[in-house]
Amino acid sequence: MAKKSKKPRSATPTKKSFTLKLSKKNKVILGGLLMLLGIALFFSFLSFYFTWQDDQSVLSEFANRNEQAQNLLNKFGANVGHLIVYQGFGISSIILTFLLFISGLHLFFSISKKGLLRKWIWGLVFIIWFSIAFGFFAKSTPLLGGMVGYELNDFLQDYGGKVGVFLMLLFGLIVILVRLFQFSPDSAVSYINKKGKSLASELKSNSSTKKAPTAIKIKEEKEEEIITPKEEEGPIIIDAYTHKKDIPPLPKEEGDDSFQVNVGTEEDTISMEVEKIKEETEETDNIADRLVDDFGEFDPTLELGNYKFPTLDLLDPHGVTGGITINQEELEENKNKIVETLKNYKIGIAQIKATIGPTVTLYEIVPDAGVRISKIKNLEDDIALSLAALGIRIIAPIPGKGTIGIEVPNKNATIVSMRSVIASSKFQKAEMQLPIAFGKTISNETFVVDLAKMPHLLMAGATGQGKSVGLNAVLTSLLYKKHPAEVKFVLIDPKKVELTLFNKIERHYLAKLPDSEEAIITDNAKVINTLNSLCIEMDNRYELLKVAMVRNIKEYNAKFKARKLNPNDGHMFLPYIVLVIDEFADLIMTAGKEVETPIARLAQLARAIGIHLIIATQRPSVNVITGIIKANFPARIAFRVTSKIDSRTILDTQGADQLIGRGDMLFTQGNEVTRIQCAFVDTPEVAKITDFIGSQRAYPDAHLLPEYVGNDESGTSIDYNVSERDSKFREAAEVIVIAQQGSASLIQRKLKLGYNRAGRIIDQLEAAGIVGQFEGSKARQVLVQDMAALDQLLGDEAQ
Ligand SMILES: Nc1ncnc2c1ncn2[C@@H]1O[C@H](COP(=O)(O)OP(=O)(O)OP(=O)(O)O)[C@@H](O)[C@H]1O
Repeated sequence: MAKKSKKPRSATPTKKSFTLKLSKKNKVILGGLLMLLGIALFFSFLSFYFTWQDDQSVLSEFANRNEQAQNLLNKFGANVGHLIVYQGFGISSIILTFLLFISGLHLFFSISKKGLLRKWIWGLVFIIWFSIAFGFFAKSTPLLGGMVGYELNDFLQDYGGKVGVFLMLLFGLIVILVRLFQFSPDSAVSYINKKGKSLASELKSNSSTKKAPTAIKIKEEKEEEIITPKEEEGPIIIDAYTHKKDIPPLPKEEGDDSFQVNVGTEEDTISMEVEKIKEETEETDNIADRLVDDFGEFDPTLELGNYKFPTLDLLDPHGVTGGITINQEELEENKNKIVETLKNYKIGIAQIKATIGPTVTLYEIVPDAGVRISKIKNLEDDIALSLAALGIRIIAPIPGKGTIGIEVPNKNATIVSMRSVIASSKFQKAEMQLPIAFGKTISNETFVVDLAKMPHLLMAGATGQGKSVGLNAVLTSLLYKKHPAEVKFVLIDPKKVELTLFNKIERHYLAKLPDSEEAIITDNAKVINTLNSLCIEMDNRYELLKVAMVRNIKEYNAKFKARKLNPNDGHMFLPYIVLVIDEFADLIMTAGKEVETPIARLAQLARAIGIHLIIATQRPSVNVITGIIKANFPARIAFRVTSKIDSRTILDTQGADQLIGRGDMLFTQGNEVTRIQCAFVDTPEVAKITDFIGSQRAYPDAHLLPEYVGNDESGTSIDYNVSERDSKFREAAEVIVIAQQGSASLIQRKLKLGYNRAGRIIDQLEAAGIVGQFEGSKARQVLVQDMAALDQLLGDEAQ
């Protein structure tokens, strides 16, 4: 086992160093060079044996062009032969030429280098063993063992004597036989036995056909030697059996455990089957290795290989060139106000520190010893009033710091431009799957998070507080960092105006339903189909992950890139899918459960397969952000909201009501709440970016989502053939008629069906005139009053 686990480890680094350093062309060149060098050395070594005496005088005359050597490779051959054969390993040096040739062959034809190291090790072992052996047995002809063989012999004999060296050589031979040729004493014995037996039987059969009586006699003598005297009585009969063939003794041997087991184990140790299995697994590895060797790793970006990422100059610095300008007077004034206000409430301050952010400055206070934090907390409103400024937020205490924070808005807020956050090295160097630069924190640090880790994001804020800018910041971040092959957006924009600019990059970055014309979905009824289609995509992706035996999209794509998944088996590189819904409240109002169910499903399950949801809403009330939605959106952003209740609904804490708007936001991914100034990206900037991308070569179409046959949103009745009805059609009709409620989710629940199937059945029920047309969030009208009417209707149909 230990040996097995070592193997790949030793193989991987050598393989990597080859693949990393050499391109395919260089491999061919180097391979050719090694092969030719091997051939050259082979001939020079060989001819060295015939010419070395003549060439002795030339050795010191290498630079002299007038001197010529007899060696096939002239002076080069004479010198190399002298160095490696004479002064080196003698005749076994020829093995070296083979090793060079084989290495060249591996490189030239890009054959996997797995066995190469082994060949080199054994080759070198052979060279040394033969060199010593020749040095030992043919001391008088030093050219056979070379100087190394001669000197090593001398050295070893000084310590171990002739007998010692002989035994060492013997041991070396045993090691070679056992390790390299899988030799074992058992196999030797059985081999000899088999040979002996077959030889004997051949002899017997030959002679019996000619002279039967003598053969019997010979057998008799043998039996007497081996078999016990009991059988002496009828030796001829026994002989007649044993004589026929050697098979009859076999049943006897079956009883004889030791012999049987011996034979079995011998064949197992040869283990042809085991070796075959190994070869099979290695072969699949080799194919992937070879594919990677030949073509490199799969590059999903290759189809749009010339794609250029948007440049930084498309973004506007918004007049901000340097950092934040600090107004010393303002700082001093605020500090004095804070100290005074707290003094009025008899709270002494031991220490105060200011951190200046783009929109707010954080004053960190360490109160005098003995002051209760709860006292300061209770005074929150009074302090805010005394400071007479909008948007004051008191954090008592600052988690993990033990100080009290008072955030006071700056008189002149600095705009955080998208350009500055995109250009920040934090974002540029971010090794994330879906990096998003939201803006800057209160300490003026660029705030970068990975959407893939969130894994879904809920955004809320009153109208005009910066939600749409925030969504644009998210999309822009991804556009600047991810290739069209790596991420796709599904954009839902009920307001119809916010995301329209992204239409220009439809064939690069957007995903849509196969039959829809517009990639950006503005029609609420179409949203349901899209969401359900995403659910199908999710199920399909899980199936692919299952087959590939990986746990998430990252591992899957890595495996696919390493060419370990065959595209012929349906595998493909999976882009991340980011679903953006700009006005969720509107959607919930019109479609209700039909939207909530697939969203909840996606939110619960889609993280591993790379579908991430970003949901924005103006109205963060509990009937929009329901418990099930909230539970699955741990990452939340709150822009300014109008009430403490709304703040609680989004963040589970107050604070969002005290923000100052214009991109001032709170972000939480669990417990900690971070105040961030959202990066500002204006519509003309987005237009420039989408123009820049849109003008480049694109895919033939937007990324197509799986087809979803759902409710017919236009309300036109569908003509379903009676014979094509679902097998559960009758049952579903009964459920609907009994409950007098025409909804797909009811069928889903009662009959335990998937959403898609239930949707299809509803369509069939509509076609059959059992339920009415689709009416948005309301359940469909049931047109059949009771079971009797249903029986009659279906009975009529059958006739
Ligand atoms: N990060 C920001 N920095 C500076 N100003 C901002 C920022 N975000 C938004 N604003 C200002 O606020 C205005 C409204 O922003 P935005 O359109 O994003 O609001 P909204 O929340 O989407 O509103 P609605 O819900 O009505 O669409 C912008 O036009 C801009 O002037």
